[in-house]
Amino acid sequence: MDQIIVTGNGPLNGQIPIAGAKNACLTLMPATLLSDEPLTLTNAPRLSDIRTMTTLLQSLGAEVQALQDGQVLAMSSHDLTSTRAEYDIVRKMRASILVLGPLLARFGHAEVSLPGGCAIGARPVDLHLKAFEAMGAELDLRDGYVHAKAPAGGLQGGIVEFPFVSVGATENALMAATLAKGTTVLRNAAREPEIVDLAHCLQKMGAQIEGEGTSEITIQGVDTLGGATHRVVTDRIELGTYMLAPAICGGEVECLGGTIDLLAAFCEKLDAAGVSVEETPNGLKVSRKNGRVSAVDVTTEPFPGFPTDLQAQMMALLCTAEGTSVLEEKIFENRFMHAPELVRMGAKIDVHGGTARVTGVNRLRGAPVMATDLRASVSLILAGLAAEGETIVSRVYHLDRGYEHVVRKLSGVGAKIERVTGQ
Ligand SMILES: CC(=O)N[C@H]1[C@@H](OP(=O)(O)OP(=O)(O)OC[C@H]2O[C@@H](n3ccc(=O)[nH]c3=O)[C@H](O)[C@@H]2O)O[C@H](CO)[C@@H](O)[C@@H]1O
Ligand SMILES: C=C(OP(=O)(O)O)C(=O)O
Repeated sequence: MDQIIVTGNGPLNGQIPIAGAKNACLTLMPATLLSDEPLTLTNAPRLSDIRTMTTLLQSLGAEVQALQDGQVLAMSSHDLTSTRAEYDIVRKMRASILVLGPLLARFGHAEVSLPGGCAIGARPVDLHLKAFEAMGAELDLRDGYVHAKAPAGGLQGGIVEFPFVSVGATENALMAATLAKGTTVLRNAAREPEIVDLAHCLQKMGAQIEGEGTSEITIQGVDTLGGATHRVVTDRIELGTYMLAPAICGGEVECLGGTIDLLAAFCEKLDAAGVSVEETPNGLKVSRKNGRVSAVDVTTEPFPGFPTDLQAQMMALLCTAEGTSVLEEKIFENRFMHAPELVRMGAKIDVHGGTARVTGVNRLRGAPVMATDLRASVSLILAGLAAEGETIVSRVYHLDRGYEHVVRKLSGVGAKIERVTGQ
């Protein structure tokens, strides 16, 4: 298996281009299932998760072509052959559940394997299913699959009251409601930029949606949706990750394509820690204000709060900050698996339930470490960039789910990083 070897090499300087968002692309792709006309996405990221979604859509009979080195995805669902998403594909990626809403809305029935838990938490899909029930669907869980059936005449508009915010359930319900009869109201909806991006794409396809970006989204169902071309929004998590590189190593890095509105809560924490973020015509320029960064407390929350997907990377920074920081993980029940690996590199971290206390050390030391999930893997790379000596990160297939060309992007700003291919 491949490994990434990082050697602490001092300050980083230069520019890093930020890709389109994995989490937007993974919900925009299933939107093709809502229409028999072509949907083309530009600014798509080149990631293994995108290839998995491609395989899933193709298994349903959709055409998906990756053009321009994978940055353009030309899709068409005019001739679907199946409404069943098989376990063998779904088990690889939880976002596979996002085909359920579109299939159910357009064809009146679908069978989708339950995705199962993952390293960061149990991650049930009950809120997705309750939303479909509120639109009149009958659901049956059998043989590890959700068997979903719309009423005769199709899904009906309904009131969906989410008990807490779920990004995926909001996306699934939003897509399904575009073709339901009548009006659907989603209350306590997620407000993430990826939801807004999905709504904008669906609007281009002819959907009637109001309130995206607020906690109440209203959808007036239409009979059919058409085709569209849509540019995937910037990946705010990749952006935040690379903003942390000069924060942890020193130097000045401009993240091309970044804007503060995508990451306001994160930028506030960087400011409090002593990291300057400046908006430029091309992106965000990041550098330390003085010498060492200072401790800050962080609590993860749904957007517009501090994103859980940047908690591990922020922890890597705080491992070298002056003072003690408290990180509270409020979204996933088991998202501190990077902590013991960072401790192997000399970090001082105490984890109790959903809270981690991090006391900064002067210098981390390189060590062999194991990536346990996507964001954990990149936090270890960030820590390795700031550590003395060599850090060898194993299980980097997690990284490939969410970061394209990570070696090229970081070595472009002066990092000493290489990927070695194992047998
Ligand atoms: C592909 C994608 O976009 N993934 C993102 C999405 O995941 P995802 O859409 O899976 O995350 P959710 O917002 O749904 O999850 C939030 C919380 O709700 C729980 N929950 C969710 C659905 C449900 O039916 N029942 C339930 O209990 C989850 O276990 C979790 O504890 O949002 C997360 C929270 O910002 C991010 O970390 C992920 O990167
Ligand atoms: C948790 C993540 O992704 P997913 O929901 O696809 O597992 C992530 O992007 O950090």
